[in-house]
Amino acid sequence: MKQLHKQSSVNHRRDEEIPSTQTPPYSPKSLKHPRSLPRSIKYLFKEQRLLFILVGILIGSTFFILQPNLSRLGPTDARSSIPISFSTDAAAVVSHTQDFSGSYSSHSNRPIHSKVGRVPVGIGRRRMRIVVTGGAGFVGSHLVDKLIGRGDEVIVIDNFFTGRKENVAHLFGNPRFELIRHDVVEPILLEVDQIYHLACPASPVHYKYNPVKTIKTNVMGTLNMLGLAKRIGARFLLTSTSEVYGDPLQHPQKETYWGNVNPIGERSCYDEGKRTAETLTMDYHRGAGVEVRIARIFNTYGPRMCLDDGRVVSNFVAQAIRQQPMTVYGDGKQTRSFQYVSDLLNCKYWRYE
Ligand SMILES: O=C(O)[C@H]1O[C@H](OP(=O)(O)OP(=O)(O)OC[C@H]2O[C@@H](n3ccc(=O)[nH]c3=O)[C@H](O)[C@@H]2O)[C@H](O)[C@@H](O)[C@@H]1O
Repeated sequence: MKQLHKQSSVNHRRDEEIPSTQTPPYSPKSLKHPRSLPRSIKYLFKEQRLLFILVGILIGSTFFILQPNLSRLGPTDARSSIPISFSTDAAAVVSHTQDFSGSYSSHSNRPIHSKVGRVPVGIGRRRMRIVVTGGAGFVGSHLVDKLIGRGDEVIVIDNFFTGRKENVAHLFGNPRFELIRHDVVEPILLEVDQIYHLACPASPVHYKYNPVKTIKTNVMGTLNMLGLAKRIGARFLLTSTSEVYGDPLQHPQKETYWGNVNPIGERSCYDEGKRTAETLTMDYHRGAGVEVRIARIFNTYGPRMCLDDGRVVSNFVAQAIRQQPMTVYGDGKQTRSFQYVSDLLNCKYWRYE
C-alpha cells in the first residue's frame, strides 16, 4: 500500500515536470451523426434482415406457447420436493433440509412431491455424481445398483474390510461407475453432488473384531465426509442404525426416543460411534448449513449378505443349509424388526431423489 502511494506521488511529480508546450492540445471527438431514418429502413430491408427477425420472433413465441411451464422451472422447484420426516417399523429417517429462504424445517409430514413444472420433451433430470462410502458392502452395493439404474454417476469408496469387489464386479466397465480403494478414516477430495455415507462394519461380529477401528470409522470417517460435503456443497446422508436406541425401554421406538445406551459396553464402539456420527451430522447441518439426512436402518437381510456375517438371519440360513441346529442366544424372547434389502431401498423417503 505504501509503495503504491509512493509510486503515484512520483508520477504526479513527473507530470508536473513536463512542460506545458509539449502536451498536445485537447480536441474532443467529433459526435457521430445519428443514422437517418430512410438509411436505417434501407439497412433493415437489405439481405432479407427483416425476414430473419420475424422468423426468429415466430419460433421463440411458438416455443413458449407450447411449453408454458418451462419458464417456471427453477432450482427451487426441483429441490422443494424433499421429505422432512418419516418413520416406519423397519427404518426411521430423520431428515433436515434447508430451503432457499434460508430457514430450516423439520418434523412435519409434507407430501413428497410438491408442484414441479412439466419437463419439456428431450430435457431429462440432471445426472448426479454421487459418492457411496462402503458401496462394495451388502446394503451399499444394492444402493449403487439403484443409483446407476436411475442414470447417475457413482463413485464407490471402500476399504474392503467387510465389503467385497464381487458385489460390484458386474458394474466394472460401466462408464458411470468408479471404484476407489480408500479408508474413510483418511480424508479424500472429490467433486460430487451427493454423499451417501455407509462405510462401517454393521454386524456385531465384525464391529467387535476391532472396536477402535469401528469407532474411528464412525467418528473420523463421518467427520471427513461431512467436511467434504461442506466444502463442495454436497448433500449428505448418514446411514445410522437402530442400535442408537441401545437396550430400548420403549417399543416400538419412535425417532424422538433418545435411547438407553451403555457407553462402556462391548457394543459401544458401534452404537456410541453411530450416535456421535449423528451428532456430527446435525452439527454440520446447524453450524455449516449442510443439507443432511439420517437413516436409522434396522436389521436388513438379502442377497450379497455374507454367510459368515454373524447376524441372526444369515446364521439361521447357514445352519439350515448345513442341517445344523439353530443357535438361539439368551432366552430367545428378544425381538427385532427385519426388512428385505430391496424394501429398504425402495423406500424413497431416505434417499435423495
Ligand atoms: O436389528 C438391528 O437394527 C441391528 O441389527 C444388528 O444388531 P443385532 O440386532 O444384534 O443383530 P443380530 O446379530 O442379527 O441379532 C439379532 C438377535 O438375534 C440373536 N441371535 C443372533 C445370532 C444367532 O445366531 N442367534 C441369535 O439368537 C441376537 O442375540 C439378537 O438378540 C446390527 O448390528 C445393526 O447394524 C442393526 O441395526
